[in-house]
Parts: sequence; C-alpha cells; structure tokens
Amino acid sequence: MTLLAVRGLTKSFGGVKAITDLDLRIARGAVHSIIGPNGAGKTSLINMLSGIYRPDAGSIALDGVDLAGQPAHRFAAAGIGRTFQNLQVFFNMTALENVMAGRHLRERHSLAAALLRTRALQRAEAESRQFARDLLRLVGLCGQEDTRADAMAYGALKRLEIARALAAQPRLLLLDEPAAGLNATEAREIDALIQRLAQGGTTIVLVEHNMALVMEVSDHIVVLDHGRKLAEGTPQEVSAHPGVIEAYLGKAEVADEDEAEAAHA
Ligand SMILES: Nc1ncnc2c1ncn2[C@@H]1O[C@H](COP(=O)(O)OP(=O)(O)OP(=O)(O)O)[C@@H](O)[C@H]1O
Repeated sequence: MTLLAVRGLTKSFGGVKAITDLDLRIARGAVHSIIGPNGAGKTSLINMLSGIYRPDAGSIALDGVDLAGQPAHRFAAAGIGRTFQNLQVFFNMTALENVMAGRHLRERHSLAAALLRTRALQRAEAESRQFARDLLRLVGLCGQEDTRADAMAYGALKRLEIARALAAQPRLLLLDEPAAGLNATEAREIDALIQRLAQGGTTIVLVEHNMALVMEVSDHIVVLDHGRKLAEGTPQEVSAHPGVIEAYLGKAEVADEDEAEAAHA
C-alpha cells in the first residue's frame, strides 16, 4: 500500500531549519499534496525526495529501499520522476524530441548497437516515438509534436514538462507547482490532467499554491509550516483545521479580527 515512506527527514541551511523531523507516507495510486505558506519547506522537501538535496538526517524509502543520501540520478533510476518550477525543457527541440529525451533514461543500448543501428534499435526508436506521441496526447498536446518548445505557450510548456517526466515511466511523480503562472483556464487543464493521471493509477506528490486545484485533485494533504507537519488528512479535514486557517491567514489578520471585535465590544 505504501509506496514511499519518509522518516525523520531533516534539512537545515546554515541556521535555517527548512525541514525538521518529518514523517510522511505516500500511498500507492493516490494524489498527495504538500501545502504551506511561503518558506514552509515544500521545495526543500521535494528536492530531497528527488535527490537534489541531501538530507541531514532521515530516510526516504521507495518500496522499502532507502535512497536518502544517494545522488539524484539514483532517485530517477529507482522510479522517482519530477517536474521543476523553472521548466526543464530543451527549447531548441520539438515537443516530441523533448519527451523522447525524457524516455532516454529507461533505454539501454550498447554502443555497438547504436553505431550499427541494428533492427532492434530501430524498433526501439519507433516504439519510443509512438510512446512519446501517446504521452503528448495524454497531456493535451496532440498536434504540437513537431512544434519547437520555444514556440509553445507557457501553459503548453507546463504540460510538456509533465509529459517529459512521465516518459521515464516513474513509479512516483513529483509535481512542483504545475499551475504556477497559469491563468484559470490553463490551471483547469492541469487539474483535469492530474485527475486523468490519477485515474490511470499514477502516484503523485503535488506541491502547489493554487488551493482550488489542490482541493479538487488531492486524496490526502500534508500541511507544512516552518518545516514541520502542521496537519494532514483529506481536503475537508485539512481545510477545517484551525491551525491551518491561522497559518494561511497569518497572525496579523487574526490580530486584526481581535482588534475589530474589541472595537465593536
Ligand atoms: N538552497 C537554499 N539555501 C539557503 N536557504 C534555503 C535554500 N532552500 C531553502 N532555503 C530556506 O529554507 C526555508 C524553506 O524554503 P523552501 O523554499 O523549501 O520553502 P517553500 O515552502 O517551498 O516556499 P515557497 O512556497 O515560497 O516556494 C526558507 O527559509 C528558505 O529561505
């Protein structure tokens, strides 16, 4: 049932504690969102879950195998894929080529096979191309296969980034603010895409500030505040949690309300 189990995860930058003693359980086939105010530690967490940051302490076990302390390519090879807030697409390549580049991780061919362009390699390339086309259709980019990334709209690039990450067929997909910078229509496209992926059984960890999106797609939400877990549960449970409301509204507004009440008294 549990795909990823995180225990005691801790990371500091100098004197700043980004994540402190965090435990998480990511269930297979579910959409888990990580939310929290700015500076809560969400990006630090996702960077540790993908091997970009090395934790100071704690374990990150994917299907029981602890990856903590391993380099990022080991996380990717173990089946953890991710997208980045600042897109990691090749702008001088077409959409299809970008997705095929993302698939490269799974393909193993000998140098001799590559040089001789064996039939097996040609077949594998054709399969890879078809798989990339299917992924572009899945993310709603059918018809843009041959468009260069630098000619694509920002909303389309965000979906291309997801297709690139899916190309490696990850067991766990980490989405880092997929709706950031998108208008309402584009954000709804991301919403629908996440729901399609979830229906297909993809396990997703989503870091996102767009609360409408988070509430719509999540099975489970973890709220971080100052690097610690403040609350977790279903969207309904979390949105009714007083600590979460306070963390989001901020003490200033709560104080303002107190002052307003006092003034009315
Ligand atoms: N590479 C770094 N070097 C120094 N401090 C860092 C680094 N990365 C994160 N921090 C600090 O760690 C804390 C958590 O930051 P983090 O970016 O993980 O939060 P966040 O929840 O993703 O915030 P946001 O929603 O604004 O992206 C912050 O105080 C931040 O300044």
